[in-house]
Amino acid sequence: MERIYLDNNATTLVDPAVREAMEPFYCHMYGNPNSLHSFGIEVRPYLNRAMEQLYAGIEADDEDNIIVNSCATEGNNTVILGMYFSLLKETRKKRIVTTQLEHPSIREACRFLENHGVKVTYLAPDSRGLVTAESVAEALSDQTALVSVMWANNETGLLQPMKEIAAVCRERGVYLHTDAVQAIGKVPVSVREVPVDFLTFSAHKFHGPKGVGGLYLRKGVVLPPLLHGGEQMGGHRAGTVDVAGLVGMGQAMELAVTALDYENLVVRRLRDKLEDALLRHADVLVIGERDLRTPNTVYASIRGVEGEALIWDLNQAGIAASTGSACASESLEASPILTAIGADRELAHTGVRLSLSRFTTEQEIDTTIAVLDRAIVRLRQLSTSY
Ligand SMILES: Cc1ncc(COP(=O)(O)O)c(CN[C@@H](CS)C(=O)O)c1O
Repeated sequence: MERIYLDNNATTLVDPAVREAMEPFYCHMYGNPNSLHSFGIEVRPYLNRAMEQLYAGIEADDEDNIIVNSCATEGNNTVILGMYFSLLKETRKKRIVTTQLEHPSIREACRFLENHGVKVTYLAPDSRGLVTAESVAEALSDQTALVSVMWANNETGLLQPMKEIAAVCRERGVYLHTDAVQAIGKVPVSVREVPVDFLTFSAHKFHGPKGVGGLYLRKGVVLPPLLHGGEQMGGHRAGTVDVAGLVGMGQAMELAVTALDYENLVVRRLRDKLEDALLRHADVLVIGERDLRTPNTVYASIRGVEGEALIWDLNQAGIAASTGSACASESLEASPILTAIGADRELAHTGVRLSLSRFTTEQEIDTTIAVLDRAIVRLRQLSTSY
C-alpha cells in the first residue's frame, strides 16, 4: 500500500539533499571538530558554512549567537531554566508571562519553576486563538523577567502577533523568547524584523535530521548553559557537536527558506483543498482563520467523530495524521489548545490534525479526501451522539 504522510508538524522527511550533505560526516570526515589534528580541522569549514546558513535563515546579525543543541525541548528548557538562574533566582524579578498554548517543553519547565518561587502567568488566547500584544502588556509588571510566546502553534498552525508582542516587550524592557519550531520553513522568521531575545527551533520540523536544534540569543544577552562540561559552542553548550546533524540542519534551513514561496502557494492550495473537502461535511469546525495559520496545517473538529477513531481509519488506509501533538498522542485528555480557545468538551475530543509538507502531492490529497469522506460517514453512522 502506498502510504501518505500528513503529520509533518510531528516530524518531517529528511530532504534527500540534506541526507546527501550529511553522508560524508559519517564515513570520511568523522573527526571531532575540537581535535587539533587534520581529522578535526577538516570538518570546521563545513560547520562554519552550516552556521552561516542558520544565521541567514533567521536573518540574525553576525554578533548574535546561535547555540546548536539536540532539539527545541532542550532549547526551551535552556531559556526558561537559564533565566531562573541568571535573573529570577537572585533578583526581585520573579515573574514569567507565557500562554496556555505553549508546547509542554515550555509549560512544564514553567511549572517546575513555580515550585521554586517563580510566579507564572499563562495567558489565555482570545476566541480567534490568538494572544494579543495588549494582553501581554496588561500582564507585565516591574517584576516580569521573561515573556515566552510561540510563533506558531503546533496543533492549529495559528500564528501569534509576534511583531506587536516584541514591540511591547522591547518598550517595557522585558526579555522575549519565542518557540519558532512550527514557523521556520512555513512563514518568514526574521529576528531583524521581530526583535526577540531568544528563539528556538528543531531541524526535524523543516526536513532536517532529528536530534539537532538551535537556540538563538540576541547580541549581549547572557544565559547560563543548561549542559556544563567542555568548551564547545563557546561554553554555551557542552558536548561534542553533532557535525553531520549541524551540516544537515544548515542545509535544511537554506532549503526551507528557499521553498517558502512554494510552501505558501502550492502547499497552501493543497491544504485549502483538503480543508474545503472537510468543510463540505456538516458540523465540522476548523480551528483558526486560514490567513492566521501556517500554510500547511488544518486542525478540524468533526462533531460525532472521535479523533482517535478517525486517525485509526486513516491509518488503516495508509494515511498518517494525528489528533494533536505527538507528545500528547497517548493522552486521552481533551486538547489543551481546543480547551483554551473555548471548544466544548465533545469538540475538544474530536480534533484531527492534518499537516502537509512540500513533499505532499495533489494525488495524495485527493486520496485522503476520498478516505476522509468515507470514514466520516461510517463513524457518524456508528455514533450514539450524532
Ligand atoms: C511548538 C513546538 N515546540 C517544541 C517542540 C518540541 O520539539 P522537539 O524537537 O521534539 O524537542 C514541538 C514538537 N511538537 C511535535 C511533537 S510533540 C508535535 O507533534 O506537535 C513543537 O511543535
